[in-house]
Amino acid sequence: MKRSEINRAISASKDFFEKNGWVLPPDPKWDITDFGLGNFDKIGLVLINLAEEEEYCEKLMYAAKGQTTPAHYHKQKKEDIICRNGQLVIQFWATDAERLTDDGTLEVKINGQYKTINSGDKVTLNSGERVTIVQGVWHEFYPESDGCVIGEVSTANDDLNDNYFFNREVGRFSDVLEDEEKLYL
Ligand SMILES: O=C[C@@H](O)[C@@H](O)[C@H](O)CO
Repeated sequence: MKRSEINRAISASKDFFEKNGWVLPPDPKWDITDFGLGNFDKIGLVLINLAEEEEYCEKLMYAAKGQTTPAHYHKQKKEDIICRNGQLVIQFWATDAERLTDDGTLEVKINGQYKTINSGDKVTLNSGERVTIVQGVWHEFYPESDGCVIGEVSTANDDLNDNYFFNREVGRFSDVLEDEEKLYL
């Protein structure tokens, strides 16, 4: 990713957080990714690691309209993804290491209640709603609204080793091309 894209993404997310009443911690731990695919407006996410402890993790995220976090699962991490503001669509697939299958069903906890959905189904979360995603469940998400504040509360997070993307071209951390001054840490 270009440094200019990262600077722009952080500024846009700061404006969005502020507009929606989200106060960021001092020295936010920014994590901006285009998932190594070079098309941030389509495949990209802004994350802030709010708490990263041995036992648990909390993140605040921002996705603009049109930006998808591509299909992946975690082997270690169990997480709640929360729509903090806007409307968030999450698509789920039943566990299958090789493909995203539309066969079969899976149990997903939505707002604390187990629901049986078909593999490939999309769940739309409105502000305040959450899903609990257990290890091994493929998921992909994007805002339906004009941008979305997304929360994540999880067990221990290891972004270096615990993201299994369906698209093998994905790289979780992007190389940075320094084309302008770094405005944020
Ligand atoms: O589902 C999304 C999350 O697990 C993120 O925390 C992760 O960093 C995406 O690679």
